[in-house]
Amino acid sequence: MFSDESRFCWITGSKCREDRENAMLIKVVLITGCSSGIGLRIAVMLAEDEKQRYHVIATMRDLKRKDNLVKAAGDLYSKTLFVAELDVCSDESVKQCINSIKDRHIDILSNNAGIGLVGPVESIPMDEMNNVFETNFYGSVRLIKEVMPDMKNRRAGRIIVISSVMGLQGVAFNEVYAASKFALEGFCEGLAAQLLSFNVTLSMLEPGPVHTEFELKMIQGMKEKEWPSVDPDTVNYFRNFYLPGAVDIFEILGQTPDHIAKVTSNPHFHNLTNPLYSPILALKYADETGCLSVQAFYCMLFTLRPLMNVGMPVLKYLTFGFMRKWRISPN
Ligand SMILES: NC(=O)C1=CN([C@@H]2O[C@H](COP(=O)(O)OP(=O)(O)OC[C@H]3O[C@@H](n4cnc5c(N)ncnc54)[C@H](OP(=O)(O)O)[C@@H]3O)[C@@H](O)[C@H]2O)C=CC1
Ligand SMILES: CC1=C(/C=C/C(C)=C/C=C/C(C)=C/C=O)C(C)(C)CCC1
Repeated sequence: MFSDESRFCWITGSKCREDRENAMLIKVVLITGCSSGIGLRIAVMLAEDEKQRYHVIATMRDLKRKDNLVKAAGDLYSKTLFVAELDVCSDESVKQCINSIKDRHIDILSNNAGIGLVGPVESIPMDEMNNVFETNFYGSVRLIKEVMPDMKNRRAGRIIVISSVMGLQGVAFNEVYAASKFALEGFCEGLAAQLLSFNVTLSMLEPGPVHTEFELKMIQGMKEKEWPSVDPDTVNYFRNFYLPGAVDIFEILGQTPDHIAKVTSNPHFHNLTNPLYSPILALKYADETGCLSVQAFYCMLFTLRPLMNVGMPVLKYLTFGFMRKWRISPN
């Protein structure tokens, strides 16, 4: 009881003593990648909790980028929301941040920091690929390794990982990003079962496109970019099939970061935040050879893409069409 109370006072930085009952209910939440997008919205949503149940440690690798978060938090900044530096790619930075928290006590860890990478694989330098794995996969693993022993010890805790629908289904020209999220899915699937026996729950969110800076970084500049080491057919597929497709997909399926943040408040193990993606995923599990899924993606990218902006019912119709062709029951 006492340690809970002092932890609470340390985190608020306030000298006032909250009543013990209140202190017991306060949950310390650490979120990575809060300078923008989904991380920023999760942080603000928890800080705004009416019952003030959360002390949010919103972390980012570069504190110079904190202005948007501070502005969005308004009066809650330094009350229920605190900003700290944390680079998920650095052992030292992660340790320093977590060691600065009283008793290293974190009730909820939200692994959100991540980067995208698109383009023809043959044009991507290995160090860029490494950076994606270092951030998206090892970044989350680094945080989990650091907080998990304390959570296991206390027999309490919650870990939330922002994966991606691309952690369940690969998408052309996003191979390395998808691979980093697939790695995360495999890692978490193994760990989740182990952690249950310690009363620690692990959940993954698998959003499809979300309107954040991620979208801008992914699409902006890609049209004009030169690909000197790539054959002309591949450049043509990327520029004239994939890129317009990605723009359509963001337009048709894009969700807001608020939508994703809300899902984190009561997550299952898997959380496909956009139900419109279910038919695409259903293809993958409907046919154990995997050919159906690959063929369907091929057709969607190269021949049927213009139909997709008619709306999602078309995508569902196509999915079931493919299943019928392969004589697979949707149930
Ligand atoms: N937007 C989308 O369509 C989707 C996104 N996701 C996932 O959601 C998560 C959040 O992305 P989103 O909000 O959309 O994108 P944003 O680009 O808006 O946010 C990404 C955040 O991650 C941070 N970050 C990047 N590298 C590091 C690092 N080494 N250490 C700490 N923080 C880092 C960025 O910080 P900085 O400002 O310093 O770059 C930024 O705060 C990612 O894991 C992404 O893969 C999943 C599905 C869809
Ligand atoms: C579904 C689909 C496409 C694009 C999907 C995209 C672009 C998804 C983006 C998801 C994101 C951004 C996830 C982040 O983690 C194509 C290839 C255009 C055509 C085939 C069907």
